[in-house]
Amino acid sequence: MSSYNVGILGATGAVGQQMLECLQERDFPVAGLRLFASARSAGKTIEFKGEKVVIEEATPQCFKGCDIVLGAAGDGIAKELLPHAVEAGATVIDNSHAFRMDEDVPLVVPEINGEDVKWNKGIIANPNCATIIGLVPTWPLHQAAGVQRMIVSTYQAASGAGVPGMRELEAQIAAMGKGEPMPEPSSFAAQLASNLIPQIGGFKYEGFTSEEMKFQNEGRKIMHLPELRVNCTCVRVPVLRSHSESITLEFERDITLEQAREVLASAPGVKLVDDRDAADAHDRFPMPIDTSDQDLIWVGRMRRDISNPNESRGITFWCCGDQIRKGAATNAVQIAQLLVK
Ligand SMILES: NC(=O)C1=CN([C@@H]2O[C@H](COP(=O)(O)OP(=O)(O)OC[C@H]3O[C@@H](n4cnc5c(N)ncnc54)[C@H](OP(=O)(O)O)[C@@H]3O)[C@@H](O)[C@H]2O)C=CC1
Ligand SMILES: N[C@@H](CC(=O)OP(=O)(O)O)C(=O)O
Repeated sequence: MSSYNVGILGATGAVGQQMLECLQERDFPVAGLRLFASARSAGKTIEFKGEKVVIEEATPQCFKGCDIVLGAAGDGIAKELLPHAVEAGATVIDNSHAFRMDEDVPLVVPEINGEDVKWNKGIIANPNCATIIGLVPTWPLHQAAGVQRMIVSTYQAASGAGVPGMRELEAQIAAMGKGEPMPEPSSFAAQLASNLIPQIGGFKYEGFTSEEMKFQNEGRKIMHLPELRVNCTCVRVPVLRSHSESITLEFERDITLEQAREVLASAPGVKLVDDRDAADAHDRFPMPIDTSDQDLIWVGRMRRDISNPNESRGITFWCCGDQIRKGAATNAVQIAQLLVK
C-alpha cells in the first residue's frame, strides 16, 4: 500500500488535535507527518505514534513535500495559506468555511456524496459541523421518501468555538462553583454557563445567522438538492462537547414511522437509540454526554410529525454527534481515505 506525507494546518487546535487521533485510529498510511500552527506554537512538539513531531510556523512555503494537507485553522488563515499547498502539489481537505461554497470545490460527507471527491481540483471542503450531524441521518430518509423541507433546531456545544470556547465555559463553571466573579465572555456573545445563546455566527439573511444559513446552503450542495427548504435555529448551550439537534422532515412520498426506524437502524454512520421503555435514560434517547468522543450520529425520540396534515409525510427526531470528530476531524480523515482508496 502507498503511504503519504500528511500536513495538518492548525495542528494545536481542537480539530487539529483530533485529526491526529483519527489518523492513528484509522491507521491512515502516513509516510511523514508535518504539523503547522502559528508562530506562538512553532518549536513545541506533539507526539504521534510514539514520536515527537516539531510544530512548524505555517507560511506560504511550508507545504513543500506534502501530498495531503488537512486544514484545521480559521477561514482567514485557510484562504491565505491553503492555495499555496495546492500550488505545492498537495490535495487539501479543509475544515473552514473558506472554500465550501466555491463551485470547483466538492463539499463532502462520505456517507452521502463520497463520489464528489473525484472532481476536486486540489481542494475538498469539509462541511459545517452542525450540517454534517443533521444530514447523516437525514440522507437515508431522503433516499427512502424524498425530503422536501427541514425544520431544525441545534443545541451546539462550547467546543464548536474551538479550544478557547471550551476553556471559557470551564472557567465560567469553575467561577460559579467557587462563588467567584464571572470572567468576561470573549468566545461567546454572553456568559454561557447557566445560559443559552441563540446566536452562532453573525446575522446574515432575514434575521437568520451565518451558522443557520450554512445548514440550508451547504445541505443543498451536499445532497444535490438545490430546492431543499430549510428553516434552522442555532443555539449555543453550556455543554462541553457534542452537538444535539431536533429535526422535522417533510417528505415527497409516504413513509411510516416504522419504515423510518428501519431505514435508520441500518444507515451508515448512524446509531439508533430510541427505546421509550428503557429503564436507564442513557438507553432511552441520545444525549451529548454519551455521544462525545465517538464517531456515530445517535438518533432517537422518533415520532410522526403530528403538525403535518398528511400523517405519513412527516417525521421528527432528535440526534447527537461529536462535532469535533464526525463534524470535523473524522469526516476529513474519511475523505482522505476515499482519496487514497
Ligand atoms: N471546533 C469544532 O467543533 C469545529 C471547527 N471547525 C472549523 O475547524 C477550524 C479549526 O477550528 P478549531 O480547531 O475549533 O479552532 P482552535 O481555535 O481550537 O484552533 C485553531 C488552530 O489554528 C491555528 N492558528 C491560529 N492562528 C494561526 C496562524 N496565524 N497561522 C497558522 N495557524 C494558526 C492555531 O494555532 P495556535 O495554537 O498556534 O494558535 C490552532 O492550531 C475552523 O475553521 C473551524 O471553523 C469545523 C467544524 C467543527
Ligand atoms: N460554528 C460551529 C463550528 C464551526 O467551526 O463551524 P464552521 O466550520 O462552519 O465555521 C460551532 O460553533 O459550533
